[in-house]
Amino acid sequence: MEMWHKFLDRILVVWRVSTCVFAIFGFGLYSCWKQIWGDHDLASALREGLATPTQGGKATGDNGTTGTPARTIGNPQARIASEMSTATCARFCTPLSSGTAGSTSKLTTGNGSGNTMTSAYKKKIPSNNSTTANTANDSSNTETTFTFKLGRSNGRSSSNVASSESSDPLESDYSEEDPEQEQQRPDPVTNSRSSSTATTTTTSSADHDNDVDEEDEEDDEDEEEGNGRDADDVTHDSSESIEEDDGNETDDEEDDDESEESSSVQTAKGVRKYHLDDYQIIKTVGTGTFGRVCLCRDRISEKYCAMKILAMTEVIRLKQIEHVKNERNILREIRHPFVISLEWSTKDDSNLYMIFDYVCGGELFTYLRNAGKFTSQTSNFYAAEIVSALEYLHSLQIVYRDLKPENLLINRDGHLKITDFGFAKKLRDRTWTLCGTPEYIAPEIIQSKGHNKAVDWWALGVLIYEMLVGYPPFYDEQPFGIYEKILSGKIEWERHMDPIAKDLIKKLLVNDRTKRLGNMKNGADDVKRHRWFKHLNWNDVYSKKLKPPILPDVHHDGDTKNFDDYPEKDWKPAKAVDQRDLQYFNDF
Ligand SMILES: Nc1ncnc2c1ncn2[C@@H]1O[C@H](COP(=O)(O)OP(=O)(O)OP(=O)(O)O)[C@@H](O)[C@H]1O
Repeated sequence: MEMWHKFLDRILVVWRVSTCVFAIFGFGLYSCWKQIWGDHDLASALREGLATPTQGGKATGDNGTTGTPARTIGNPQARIASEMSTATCARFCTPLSSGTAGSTSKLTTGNGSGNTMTSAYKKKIPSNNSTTANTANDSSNTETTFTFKLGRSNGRSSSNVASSESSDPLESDYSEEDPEQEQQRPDPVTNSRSSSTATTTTTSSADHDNDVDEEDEEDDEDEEEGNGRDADDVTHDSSESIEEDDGNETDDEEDDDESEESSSVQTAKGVRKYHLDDYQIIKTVGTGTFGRVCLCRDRISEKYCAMKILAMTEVIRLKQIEHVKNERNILREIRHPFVISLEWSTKDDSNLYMIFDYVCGGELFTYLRNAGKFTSQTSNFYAAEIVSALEYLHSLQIVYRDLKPENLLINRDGHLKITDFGFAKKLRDRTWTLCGTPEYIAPEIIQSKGHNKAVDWWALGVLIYEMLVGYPPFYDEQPFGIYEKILSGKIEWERHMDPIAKDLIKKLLVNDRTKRLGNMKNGADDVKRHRWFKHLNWNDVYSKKLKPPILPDVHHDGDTKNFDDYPEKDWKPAKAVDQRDLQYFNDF
């Protein structure tokens, strides 16, 4: 009997111990799960990361949801500070900590202690601030210089990019290689580089400098100089010089004289002499690397416009003089229904000003994040308008180089306007400047092979994927991780993705640009003839005859509800530049 009791006692002890162990283990597992995914499944967690409501404007997506997507954090300074402190590609990741910095900055990126990144799925997103970024590993002090734009997070764990399917080789129904291809310039470093080591590629941006064309030589030299700055410089410098909200008073006699020529513009109604104080500034609707974009009203025509104000000190400090001049010159040359129209540009002794049509529907990015993803039909509509615009730009030898949903504005009529030509360039040959937004950069840019208009077709592939899936095909918390994935050519496909759209994406995301759709001898026609666009009449696309899938919720042409609110008092007057520096902008 006693033996029996002992035996039962032991069983009881074993039972209790194992219950405890299981309880602890189970709790541990549950905590981990919560930490990674919160209370949601993968899809809702991702969506939460993509569309965390914040202050500011609203937009109505094609699923009827409203709210401002996560990227918008009212104060641009705080936003950049976050980006700097996390030191990662910010389009899909968000820092937990923030420091102090200004509206433009050189980023220090790397794996140092400042990097407080956590699971990307839970994040809010910093905005589309373009930044001349120096990526550096805090501990080793290795820096890279290249111009890329920070986007915002949506949250996609790199571990999700798992299964692979490489891009198809071109099928026979498309044209062959573009004969202009592969006229390699000697670049000993680039040539010996392993294509899979994005680190090597990016840490040696100075290598580009020998073999760039004229304009790029300038760009790259500038970037090289930029290496000398450290994060402290940035924090200090970037907290200064944003113009106060009184742009009307910058117009004095001297300016009038200086900008007289550019102030006289031939319009439909004859020659108009423009003045800055023709424009009444109403409200800031966007921020950029060098300043801000304001809604304003033309007192003469009573039309609403968008005024992009760029602080010259910042343009000079960030070595972006050529890019800004490119932007203005290219914008002056182009006119297309799906491209933003530049009405006028001028300068005073502190700022450059560009006046555009005001596009009141806000960014496609907002609608996409609110909707989670778009239907194939919706994506097809926007893709078609972009194809039409790219075909036009490429016909003028202009490569756009910054295609992404943040740069696509929706007009009141529901049609697109491509904005931000800061990286656009008129090509004479290939170009070597490393620029773009990490998730949208083509492999040849990463590999410093020299690039051409093919990079826009690559970016179109990324964009179509992002519209259909809700996040881009190549994602990682670190830019280098993104580059590795781009170079690997591996894409994870959603099970229920439209197979025809998938086929087009695969043909656009071909690493070998000589086999990339759009970049072969038939150019854009190959893209236009793809089955995904089979139902389209391209003249109807151009004439805006297609029915837009989303109509922005706006009450009048000057409505700002689709843009975030920016505290106006944060803007300080930009410092005047001295006469020597002013000369850089003589032809602006
Ligand atoms: N014509 C416009 N109408 C309405 N909003 C506009 C217009 N142009 C720009 N914006 C808003 O201002 C934001 C910044 O504009 P833009 O991207 O041209 O500036 P940027 O200085 O080049 O920015 P970035 O640093 O991201 O390159 C845009 O994302 C958009 O939200």
